[in-house]
Amino acid sequence: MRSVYDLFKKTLGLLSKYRLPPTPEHYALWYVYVSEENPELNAAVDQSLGKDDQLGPSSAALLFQAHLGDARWRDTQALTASLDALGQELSSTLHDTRQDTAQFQSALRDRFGRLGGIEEGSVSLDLLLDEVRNLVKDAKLMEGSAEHLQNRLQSAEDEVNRLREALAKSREEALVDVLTGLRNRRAFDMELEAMDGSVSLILLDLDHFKTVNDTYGHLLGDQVLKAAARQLSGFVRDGALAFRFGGEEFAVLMKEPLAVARRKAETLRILVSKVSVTDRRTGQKVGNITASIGVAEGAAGKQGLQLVGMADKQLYEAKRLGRNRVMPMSL
Ligand SMILES: Nc1nc2c(ncn2[C@@H]2O[C@H](COP(=O)(O)OP(=O)(O)OP(=O)(O)O)[C@@H](O)[C@H]2O)c(=O)[nH]1
Repeated sequence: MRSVYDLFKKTLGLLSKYRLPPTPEHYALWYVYVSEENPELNAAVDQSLGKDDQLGPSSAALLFQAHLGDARWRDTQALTASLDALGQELSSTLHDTRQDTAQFQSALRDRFGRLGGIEEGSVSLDLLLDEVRNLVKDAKLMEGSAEHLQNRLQSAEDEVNRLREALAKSREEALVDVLTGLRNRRAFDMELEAMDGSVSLILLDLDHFKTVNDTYGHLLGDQVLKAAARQLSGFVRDGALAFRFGGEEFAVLMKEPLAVARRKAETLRILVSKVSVTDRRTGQKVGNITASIGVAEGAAGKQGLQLVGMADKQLYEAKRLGRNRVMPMSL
């Protein structure tokens, strides 16, 4: 058995090898990887590392989301499971009721058959009364069963409606970023997987955002993120979709070729440079916001992860070359 110390050492080794900032997510990702608790995660990480043995923060975040998940999404999954369970219970209730009804029908048939076979004068009144009494008893039983079914159906329907509403709300919340109102990373993953054919991805990361936070405070940093998100929302049209990809990173997905996406990325870079936020308390202005942008074109659907990896690499290339620039992949 590997010691915790061993796992810890390996985790730190991987964090530094792939030059990922030591965030709790990155730490969790590598810890689960070295402890080999989640074979799916290990396979996905290995695939993402690819031939060039690299993994950027965007790919790491994507892997974290996909395999270690977030609480709100787990709530949604739990609600879906409850709805499924309720559906199963309902169908078994209906099945039981069908059986009760069939039994009642066959009992009725028997009794009517017996009554029909009775010839005038050949049977006592007591026997006849007994048969009628039994008929009434069966009918009462059936009535009770029908009433029970109706009650169960009614309460199941109420429960289904309640769960449906909770599910719709939870789904909505699980796909929206609370701070910016843009769709979040989970929504991005789902959208990319649902798309087919070739798509372009613009990955945008605000430059030196830590300095913005350190200089003006986290709250003003949040305002800058919101303002950048507004620029993105205003910018996307013609079916393009904007997302908050994580932290100070945003994504735009579009069904356009690389050349068009590259031009749009340039427009987006200029739009972000116009972001300006004023601190209401001090009157201080935060401006000069710049962004580095990676652009890639590739297959959506199940292979979408590769597209993210390509855009991520271009984004890091843009950072490496001095930031505040667009780096499209070469075709
Ligand atoms: N205010 C605020 N800051 C955030 C949020 N999410 C992430 N950040 C901050 O974004 C900063 C990202 O810092 P780094 O990853 O070091 O990157 P950077 O300073 O932008 O530098 P480069 O990306 O290399 O240009 C960190 O300080 C995070 O705390 C958020 O929701 N609000």
